[in-house]
Amino acid sequence: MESLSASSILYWRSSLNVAAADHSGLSLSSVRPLIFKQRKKCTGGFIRPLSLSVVSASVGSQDGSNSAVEDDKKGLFLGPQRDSSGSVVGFHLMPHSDWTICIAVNTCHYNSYDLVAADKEQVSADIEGGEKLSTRVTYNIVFVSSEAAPYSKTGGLGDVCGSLPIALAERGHRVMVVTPRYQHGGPSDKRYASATDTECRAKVFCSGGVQEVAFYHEYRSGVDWVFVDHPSYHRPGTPYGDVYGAFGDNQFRFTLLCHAACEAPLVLPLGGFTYGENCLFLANDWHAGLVPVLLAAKYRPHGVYKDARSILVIHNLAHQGVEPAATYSNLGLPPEWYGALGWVFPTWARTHALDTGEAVNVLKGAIVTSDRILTVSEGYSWEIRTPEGGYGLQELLDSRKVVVNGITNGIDETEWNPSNDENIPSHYSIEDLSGKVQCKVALQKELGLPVRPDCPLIGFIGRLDYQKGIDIILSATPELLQDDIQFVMLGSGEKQYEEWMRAAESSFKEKFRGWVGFNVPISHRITAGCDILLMPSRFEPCGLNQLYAMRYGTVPVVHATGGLRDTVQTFNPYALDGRGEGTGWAFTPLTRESMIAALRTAVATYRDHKDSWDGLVKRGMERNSSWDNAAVKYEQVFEWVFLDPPYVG
Ligand SMILES: Nc1ncnc2c1ncn2[C@@H]1O[C@H](COP(=O)(O)OP(=O)(O)O[C@H]2O[C@H](CO)[C@@H](O)[C@H](O)[C@H]2O)[C@@H](O)[C@H]1O
Repeated sequence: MESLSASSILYWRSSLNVAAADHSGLSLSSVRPLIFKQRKKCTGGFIRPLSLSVVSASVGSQDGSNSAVEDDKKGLFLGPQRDSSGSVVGFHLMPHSDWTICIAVNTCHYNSYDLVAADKEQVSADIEGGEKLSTRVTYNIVFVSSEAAPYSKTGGLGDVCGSLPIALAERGHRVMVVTPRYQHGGPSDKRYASATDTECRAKVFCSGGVQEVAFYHEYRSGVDWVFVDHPSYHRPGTPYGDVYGAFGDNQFRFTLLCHAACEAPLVLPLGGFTYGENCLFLANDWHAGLVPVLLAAKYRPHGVYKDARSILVIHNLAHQGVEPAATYSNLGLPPEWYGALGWVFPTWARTHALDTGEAVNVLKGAIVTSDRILTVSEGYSWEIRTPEGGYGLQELLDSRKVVVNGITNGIDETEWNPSNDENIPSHYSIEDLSGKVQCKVALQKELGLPVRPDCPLIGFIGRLDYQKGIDIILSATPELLQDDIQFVMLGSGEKQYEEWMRAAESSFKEKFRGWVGFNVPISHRITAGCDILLMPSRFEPCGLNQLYAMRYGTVPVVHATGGLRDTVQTFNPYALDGRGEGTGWAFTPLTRESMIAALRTAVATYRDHKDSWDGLVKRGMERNSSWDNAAVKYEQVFEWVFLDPPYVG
């Protein structure tokens, strides 16, 4: 048995940054020594921790109470899960109010050290009148993403990669986001104006030759925003395509991104220091999916990044980066790694008799080689392991289920705040909702709809495609518009749906408006001005618009799937002694009939039960969707990922 004091553990901070935030005036050295049971000695007797955390040590309020509300605010922390003999058999989330201090330490050979529980009384005796001790490891985190708002955004991926890094940086981590420097030849190019050329270049070997990429950099909101520059990112359109469809060289463009992202921590002296090898990569969706493969296949065999870890974050499993098998040689990977990405389409999905169905699937490679996998809601982490939600990858994902977790996205509460949103004409808050009616009137005027503050106004914002259930909206609209309602849609995507929106607008002049295009200020005004937000998504990994809607007092009516089911609670007027509970309606199954029924129930509640409606609005506005909540959960997963050895193939 070996005793270690917290202060001696702090001394071993070889590879990670240890943050000792002391909110209570309690110094770490005043914590009683924490006792560890050593399972197995590290060869050479040298112990090098890969991760360390004092996860939770707090005392209750001064009167000794610890309400559930307080727990909710403080979030959950990682704690040891013990069997009947007291041995640690795993880890689980526990409320902050648990007073136990837990420390998890890895050694160079990944043997774990069990914690002998710290005595609650001893700990509380050490805390003199303070509130809580919060000490944790901070990490060098490298986000890799094809989008990051406000620089680039075509959907929710941009929102998340624009705001989660800031939330993590605020919690003390060193965070870099690596994303392309798109130059579309329009006003959006100005978004990169503050990023300067680092004059650092990297040579990338792929597609049969050497490509040189440049790195631009901006330090903003505590985050290093790193923009990979290459001529293939300079063209009109969106990050992925133009009016003629998806770019034919997207595999090449995002291969470059991944290679560059792996070089960035090694070569960029940001703020004078590189991030170095011991980082944690967060690879978002297939565009960043080669990052974990490169770590395993290109770097670790040469002793580089051997202590780094990678987490694949799945925002949308429907897009996997699948290309013909012959393109494998373009990826800059050793030939023997083909199996990690190799993919064979089922017979029914092949296009002609000679089609062998062989392909490379970048997302599959990421699922195989990443150290952990995260989805953007808990519900979706289960759905991706079913035939309906797995898009062919369900069995592979199921085989890795022990490393799969779901964390529901947060939202940027600075950008989406009805009390100071500069995109909306009147501001309002839960205390004074009068501005919301003014937003509705202004929206009706702006869209040329009859100005009728009493008429239920339903909104939809999103990509016009199969995922978002546009076909259901299309089939239901004629019947829906027989009622006394107004309906506004904002979106772009499939041409057939854009044309249908234009046609519906001329058929239902007094009731329907369809705004074709991608326009962020209008999306804020629709969110604020509508009474109801409709989201009949066929599948929805998380969904952000319902979260924005609730914050703006707009009641969501959603299909009960993925993150929508996790975040929208169906209204129950009888709950809580008639005070009611719920924040909207989550309907199922996804049919025209059940969607119309849910909307009609919502409209009837709006018209005839004002008190119930006000309750729905206020509960939605009170809901905590901050990134802080989610960031705490991300930190748990960061700790877990360093408990296991990295993928080595
Ligand atoms: N025409 C338009 N004009 C202006 N703004 C528009 C717009 N169309 C969409 N947007 C905006 O784009 C974002 C869309 O986010 P979502 O989460 O709803 O979906 P998306 O499918 O892109 O994201 C994927 O990733 C996110 C993030 O993880 C998951 O929440 C989601 O379920 C998953 O499908 C929102 O900010 C929305 O306001």
